[in-house]
Amino acid sequence: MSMENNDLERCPWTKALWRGHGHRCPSPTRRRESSLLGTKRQRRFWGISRRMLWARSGAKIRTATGKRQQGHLILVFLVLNSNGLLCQVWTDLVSEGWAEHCLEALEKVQLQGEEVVLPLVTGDGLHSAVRCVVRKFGRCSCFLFSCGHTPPSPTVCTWPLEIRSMEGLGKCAFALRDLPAGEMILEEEPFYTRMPRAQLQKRPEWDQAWLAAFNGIRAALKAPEGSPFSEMPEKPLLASTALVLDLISFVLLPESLKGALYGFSSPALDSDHALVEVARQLAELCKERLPECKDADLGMLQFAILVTEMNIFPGGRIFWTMSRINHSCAPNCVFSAAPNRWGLRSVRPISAGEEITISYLGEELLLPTVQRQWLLWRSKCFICGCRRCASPEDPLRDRACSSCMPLPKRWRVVHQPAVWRRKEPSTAGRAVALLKEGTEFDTNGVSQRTKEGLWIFAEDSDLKKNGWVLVDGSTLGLGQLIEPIDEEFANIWPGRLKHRLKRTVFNRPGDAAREHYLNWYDLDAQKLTAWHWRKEEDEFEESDSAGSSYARFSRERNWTCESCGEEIEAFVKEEQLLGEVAQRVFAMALHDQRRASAAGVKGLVLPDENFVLTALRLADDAGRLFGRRHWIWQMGLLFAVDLDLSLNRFTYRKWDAEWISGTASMLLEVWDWLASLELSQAPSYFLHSRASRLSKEMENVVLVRSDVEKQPAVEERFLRLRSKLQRRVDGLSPPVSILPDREFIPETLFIAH
Ligand SMILES: C[S@@+](CC[C@H](N)C(=O)[O-])C[C@H]1O[C@@H](n2cnc3c(N)ncnc32)[C@H](O)[C@@H]1O
Repeated sequence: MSMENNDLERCPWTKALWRGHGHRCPSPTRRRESSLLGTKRQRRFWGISRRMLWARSGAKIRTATGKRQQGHLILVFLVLNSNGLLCQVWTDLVSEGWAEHCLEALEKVQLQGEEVVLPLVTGDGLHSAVRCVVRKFGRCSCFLFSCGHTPPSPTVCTWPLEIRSMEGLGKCAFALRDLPAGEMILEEEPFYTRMPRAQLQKRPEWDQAWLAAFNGIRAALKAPEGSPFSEMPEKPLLASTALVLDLISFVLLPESLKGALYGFSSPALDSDHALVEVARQLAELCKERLPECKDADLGMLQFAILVTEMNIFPGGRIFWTMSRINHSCAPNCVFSAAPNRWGLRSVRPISAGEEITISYLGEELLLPTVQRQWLLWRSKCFICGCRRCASPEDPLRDRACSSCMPLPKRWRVVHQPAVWRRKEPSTAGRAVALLKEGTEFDTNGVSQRTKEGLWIFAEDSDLKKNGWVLVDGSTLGLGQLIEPIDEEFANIWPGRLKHRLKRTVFNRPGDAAREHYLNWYDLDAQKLTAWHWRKEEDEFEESDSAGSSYARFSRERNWTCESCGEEIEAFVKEEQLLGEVAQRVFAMALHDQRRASAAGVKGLVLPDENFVLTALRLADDAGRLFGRRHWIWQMGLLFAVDLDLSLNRFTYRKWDAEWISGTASMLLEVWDWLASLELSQAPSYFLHSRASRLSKEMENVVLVRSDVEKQPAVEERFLRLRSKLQRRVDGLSPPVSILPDREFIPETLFIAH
């Protein structure tokens, strides 16, 4: 039975410990061994003597510290042996009946190398519990760690998960009972925090020679043979500052923590993965140049980089339990982080025995399978075989059916010498006009597909000459007969895309007139672009998206339209090309945007002031070509949401109801579509953090009476979207905020203005 919180407040142990140690465990890199063993007073209080816990062979001991959270004090014993972590034992000092539970639980720990999480319930004083653990495992292997875990509620002191090893996957976490969606299933504090980047600044070793050597570190990243992405081109992997931080942080760790890290997942040092080679080269450089690394073993330095990279969480933290959670591209949990509170939350119901997974990717989860697998191979050295990667279907590649979707309006004859316009959509139909090569004409958007191919209805000022024109004459032994030249579509027609992107950037009408170097956020121009989007947004809200014509993607059957049943094979190249550009453009950090502008990214020249507009057009084009379910459009929406948020933060632009409603509906569109695929990961950091920021902005929007009277629908829509967004944000607690906001306008520019 647990004590009530009030009792806890009065508990002298709690008070003493709490006062002595504060709320948070200090960063391990900054701890000294003595402080790790606690103050003398604390040790006396706990009944711990240095001799009692001091390791006879290698220091594997850490002292007790306390933590008070949700009314509990928690201590964690990590029992280590030469193979690594043997088990974790938690204590809950405010519960009663420790002895029986303790002995029973400890009896279960039999397997060497097996990690078992045991609740150790005690109310009679820590030394009894310590004695119990030490008796079972021996002093030299018992490592008493602190403040790592807090049970989810005062009455439950064990997490509903266990860690087991699985063939090919290493350690995995499994649910011990059925878990509902939205449950906080674990909260813990990191035992390792990567040193802050600022500590690398102004070091004497960081001279030109270091930079030259550092920049020279690289290794070619090859796809393993037979992997799904073996066709992908080799790409170099470079050293980064984060890897140096990993290495120095590890070297400065106390031996006991280093020992614990040896039990975590890491690729073999002789593996031919590029990261292993980069780590080796970097370890050599650091051993040669950095005083901290001079006496360290080269293999250990290489391992330090790899083990940290494999297990680190956003913010540079490693956790005892959470770092054991495997990845899935359709995860059932999400890593959630409020200030100083890190945990796992289920995002859908999980059955007992099911593996608990999170996503190591952020919004890259939207990418198609091969790209996701490639990213995971690059950063975490494994080929993901989760259920989403294994599925032949990929709904985020579904696309609007080119037969059923609206047609471009204006067309040009490209067949020599001419084509016929006919009364009926058939080559047997009566000819009403001969259209010479180069003739341009409009359609009324009506089309019909026959055995001969797609026919469109062409209009003429002479109504008698209205009639049907065949688009592609392949079935008749001819080639393409007519091509769209509609302004909106010319860009995305096969073969024109790259050309168009360059042309748009350099020859956009009105560019010369707008010479200001920040002109890409020219508000009027932005507004036009946004209007364009918002208009579609309205249509989307009104129409039933499920009923529109979409071709489902399947690796085995390519795309098959749900509505007309047609298999679509065209546009594969265009999807690939647009996809490659989109991946680079939408993920590009601000400083890279500038570099890309100056140097061009693989043939794509994106001058600074045009970068954002170009990115928006890319999304727009992809949306028109592939439809709203496609990942490029969806990434474009996120990009546009970030842009809107930045505009408001860094310019004098103020939100109005109409504008912000558009932003909200873009975000909700992504959220809804992903939720329908069970991929929303609510509260995922890439949706939730944007939603909470936008929701705050919406609270501050003042509805101007005169506008509202003119357009009551605007107010109605604004209020509806505001409460929808608010409900989603409020439904998730604690808040999740991991990734920094993506700003399109750096703060320095704002200040300069
Ligand atoms: C943070 S650790 C996860 C725990 C790890 N399984 C262990 O044994 O400690 C990350 C490593 O786990 C493995 N891993 C995680 N998710 C995986 C997956 N979906 N498929 C294969 N291996 C995976 C990879 O080796 C990856 O580098």
